[in-house]
Amino acid sequence: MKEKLYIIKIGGALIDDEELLTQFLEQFSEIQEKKILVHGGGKLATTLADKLGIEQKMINGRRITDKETLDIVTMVYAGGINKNIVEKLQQKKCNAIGFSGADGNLIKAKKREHPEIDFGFVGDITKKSVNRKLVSKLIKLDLIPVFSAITHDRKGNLFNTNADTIASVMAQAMSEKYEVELLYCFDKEGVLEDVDDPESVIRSVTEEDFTVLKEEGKLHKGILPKLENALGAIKNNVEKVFLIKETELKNHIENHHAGTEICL
Ligand SMILES: Nc1ncnc2c1ncn2[C@@H]1O[C@H](COP(=O)(O)OP(=O)(O)O)[C@@H](O)[C@H]1O
Ligand SMILES: CC(=O)N[C@@H](CCC(=O)OP(=O)(O)O)C(=O)O
Repeated sequence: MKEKLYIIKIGGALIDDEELLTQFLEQFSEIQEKKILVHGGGKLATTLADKLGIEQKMINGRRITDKETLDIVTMVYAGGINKNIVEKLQQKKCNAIGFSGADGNLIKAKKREHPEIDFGFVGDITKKSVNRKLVSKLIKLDLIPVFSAITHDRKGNLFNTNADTIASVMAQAMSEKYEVELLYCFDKEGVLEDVDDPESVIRSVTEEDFTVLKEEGKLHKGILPKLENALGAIKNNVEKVFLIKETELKNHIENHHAGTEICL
């Protein structure tokens, strides 16, 4: 039987809230099984870019990343946010170790090619991009890898890669050896029928449901790439995938159901 591995992704809103982040990391540190944390931080990068007067543009949930923006996101994701999370976990006696995809050649990417749009330094990844041998070794040593949204091509380029995609692809790659449960933790209770009504959680979402919800105009902005990545994971042998509220992590781990389950 395969050993259980949690791959947990956190994003912008949580990272911006020091108290909420500390509470979340306390719940994360209590998980007894093997675990990996993947974080974004898009909101903080946008705030810093605004302060520096560097205009930001998102297309299909991806940030157009020119050289100046790449410098910002590298500092923000692989620098400040990553080290802050690692230190908070160390405080909880959780032996976290922070990485970008360039460290140990852990995640290799290819520049995103698009016929009309130049995304700049945006990297696309597949499950072959993940150095799963090294990731396995790290978790066997009882280290807790913490991944930022920075990848590389081993040809001198760093890339900005959507953190939801990194979590999905990491989960797919690690599913060959582990029974992976992928958890997208965010600021809503799950996928909501009505985004303004926290009681309207949809308990399970399939690809068909996704298409219908999209057509009905019930999904906007960040939830779209999140669901695409979540569906990509469940279709590629990841055992379980959920979208849950950040504050529900402990409840989910103990009771095995909070938020929305992504189903085949
Ligand atoms: N139907 C929906 N259910 C839940 N969230 C939704 C829905 N439609 C739009 N959203 C938005 O998607 C957001 C989550 O995406 P995003 O902000 O990118 O998260 P993160 O930064 O954590 O990756 C929610 O905060 C919410 O505003
Ligand atoms: C290419 C691309 O768009 N990368 C994302 C990476 C950060 C991210 O995914 O942050 P959240 O999870 O907080 O949204 C960005 O720069 O916004």
